[in-house]
Formats: sequence, C-alpha cells, structure tokens
Amino acid sequence: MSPFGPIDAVLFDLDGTLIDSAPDLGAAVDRMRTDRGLDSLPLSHYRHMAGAGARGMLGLAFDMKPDHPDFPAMREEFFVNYENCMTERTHAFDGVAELIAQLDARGLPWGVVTNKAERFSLPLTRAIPLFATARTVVCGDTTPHSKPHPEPLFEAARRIGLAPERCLYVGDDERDIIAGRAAGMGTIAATYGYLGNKADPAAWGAHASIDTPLALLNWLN
Ligand SMILES: O=C(O)COP(=O)(O)O
Ligand SMILES: [Mg+2]
Repeated sequence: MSPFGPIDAVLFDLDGTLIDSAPDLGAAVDRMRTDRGLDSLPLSHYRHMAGAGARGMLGLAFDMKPDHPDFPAMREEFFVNYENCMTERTHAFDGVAELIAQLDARGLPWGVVTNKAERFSLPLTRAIPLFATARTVVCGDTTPHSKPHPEPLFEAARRIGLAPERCLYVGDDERDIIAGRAAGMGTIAATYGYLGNKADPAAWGAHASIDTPLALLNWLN
C-alpha cells in the first residue's frame, strides 16, 4: 500500500537528484586552487559535498569556514567561476530523461525546488532541454526561506495549482525530506545522489527511497 495519498504532481530537488552538477562545482573551486599555485584535487575529493554549495566546496578546497573574514570574497570568486562553466560537464543522471518523458506522457505536472540561487538555477535550467516541460523552478532565494523550511515547496505547489498533499517531493538530502514532510507532501529519498552510502533515508523519515531515477515510477499510478 502506498505510504501517501494520490499524487497529481512531482517536485524534484535539482543538484544530486535530477542533474549531476558536481563536476562543474568541483572545477569552479579547483580553478581557484590552481590560480593560487596549489595542486589540483580530483573530483572525488569534492563530489560528496556538491549538495552543500559554496560552503561545501570552499571548505574542501581551502579548509575555509563561512566565518573566515575572506569567505565572502572567495565565495564570490567561486560563484563567478561557476557561472562561467556551469553547463560544461553538468548532465542529467542516467534515467532522468526517460523519467521526465514518462511524466510528460502521463500528463503529470512536475517542477523543481532547489536551494541553489536563482542566479545559477534559472540560466542552468533554461540551458538544459530536459527542463523545457518543467512547470516551475523555485530556488533557494525565490521565497524568504530555503529548505529545510517548507515555504519553497508551498510556493511550487501554489504555482502548479495543487494542494501540497497532492505533490510528491524527491530529493537526495535530509533537508529535502524534512522540508517535504513539513509541507505535508509524500517524500522520496534519491539514494543515487551525492550522499551515497552515507545517506540513511530511513532515519530522515522519508516515505520511500529510490536507487535509480526510473524507480520513481513504482510510486506513481
Ligand atoms: O546548491 C545547493 O545549495 C543545493 O542544491 P539542491 O537543493 O538542488 O540540492
Ligand atoms: Mg540535492
């Protein structure tokens, strides 16, 4: 039996759920190392923190915390580097294109709720053809709150014109599941994302988990 009620729309997290943006996030911060004469570090060094944005990337590249006095300037340099490369290596996870095609064929509206700022998420989703049929893209700064607060999820449901209870939220991080549950949505943890075997979706309280994008179809009727 389904752990949630009938679903009329699917909302997705972006990084680590629909797209693998880790190679470009890692390249943007690694460029800052080589610009300073430091060794380049492999993508595997950065990948597991790709969902944590500038804080995660600068922490791994320079062991720098957000309370460091240079953090704001370093973050802006990282942002500019990222803007310049963010569509170079970023791609949808295997199976995402087929999943979206299935949702579109079934007439199920879908959208994106990400913590990534509009400055990056809007151009990125416009550049990738997969997102042409997304009904909405709600970003970390679209509303006054970001996940784990439920407000961006409420905003996405409002834009699609459905009650939150009719929406499913799929994400790869605990904050996604906390936000989805607080919004009253069915929640699915994507374990193929960045946390990998460090993730414990059962402890997060997700209604279910999927280890491939296409496995989501098992939760839709
Ligand atoms: O860039 C971030 O902060 C994370 O983005 P996400 O919410 O799409 O995983
Ligand atoms: Mg994510």
